[in-house]
Amino acid sequence: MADRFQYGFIGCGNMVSAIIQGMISSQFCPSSQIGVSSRTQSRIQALSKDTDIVAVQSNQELAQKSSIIIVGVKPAQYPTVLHEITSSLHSDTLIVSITPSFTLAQLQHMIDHKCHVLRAMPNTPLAVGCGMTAICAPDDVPAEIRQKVVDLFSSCGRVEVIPETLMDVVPAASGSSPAFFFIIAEAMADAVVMQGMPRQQAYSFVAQTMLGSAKMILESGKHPGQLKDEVCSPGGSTIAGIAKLEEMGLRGTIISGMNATWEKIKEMGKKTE
Ligand SMILES: NC(=O)C1=CN([C@@H]2O[C@H](COP(=O)(O)OP(=O)(O)OC[C@H]3O[C@@H](n4cnc5c(N)ncnc54)[C@H](O)[C@@H]3O)[C@@H](O)[C@H]2O)C=CC1
Ligand SMILES: O=C(O)[C@@H]1CCC=N1
Repeated sequence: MADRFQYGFIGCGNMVSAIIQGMISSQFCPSSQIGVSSRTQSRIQALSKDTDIVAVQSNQELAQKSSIIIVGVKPAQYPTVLHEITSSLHSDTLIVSITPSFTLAQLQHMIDHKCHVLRAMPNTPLAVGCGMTAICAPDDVPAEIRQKVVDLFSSCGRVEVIPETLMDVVPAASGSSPAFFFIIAEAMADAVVMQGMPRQQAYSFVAQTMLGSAKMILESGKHPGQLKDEVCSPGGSTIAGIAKLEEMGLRGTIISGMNATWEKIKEMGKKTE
């Protein structure tokens, strides 16, 4: 195991690039311990420009040479890629699936039960060390191997180990929801630009306020409703804005969007049963 890459990635798109950027920034492990194979090379070249990350020529070679393999291809590619690497897996290899589409049982079936499999659901803010990752692992994954995955994702943000029954919920909570927050930030900045602030300054004000509000929820121990109340003066400007947002159905709209994400995940899971 010692002469293999500690972490091997298959695919190097948006999510894998975010994970590797987070690992490099936190100096989690020597970059020479990270191997990557991908159909497209541009992202690997960008990541390896100032590091010792190793571009591996094929998925099979990557599988042969890695202790922990993070599969970062789109769900449609999972069966093909896992089938392709099965004969190269060692019995002590760990496969980490980061797609919401397949259960542990389905993944194990795809690799003919050749090695351990664990599921993780990260998000792109791992790139800046502020990610959120859910992990679920079957009991037969040895504790020290599971810990290596927890340590990897912890180097780029928070990690929670959860039961597999909750994994369908995580995309709406944290995997997909960065996209929702980006849209909200964009819309808020548009309004501020409309009101006269230069655009870059608007992004800075809005993003810093999102960050600070999130920290208050995480660190104050107060209910979000109480934190909201503390901003609203009687007869003031904030409550006037909130009244308009409620009139336009803000909460219902958000809940519907979150539920649409959840429904889609369940639909994708059923298709692959
Ligand atoms: N983008 C996100 O925010 C998140 C994505 N995920 C999951 O991560 C996985 C990847 O998603 P993205 O990074 O967004 O996709 P992407 O399309 O940006 O990246 C996919 C990568 O896989 C490579 N690839 C495709 N077929 C391949 C093959 N046969 N062999 C080797 N490489 C191959 C592509 O060249 C590309 O580099 C998906 O399963 C997705 O569900 C999970 C959480 C968040
Ligand atoms: O939409 C997607 O395919 C992935 C799953 C979680 C976030 N993005």
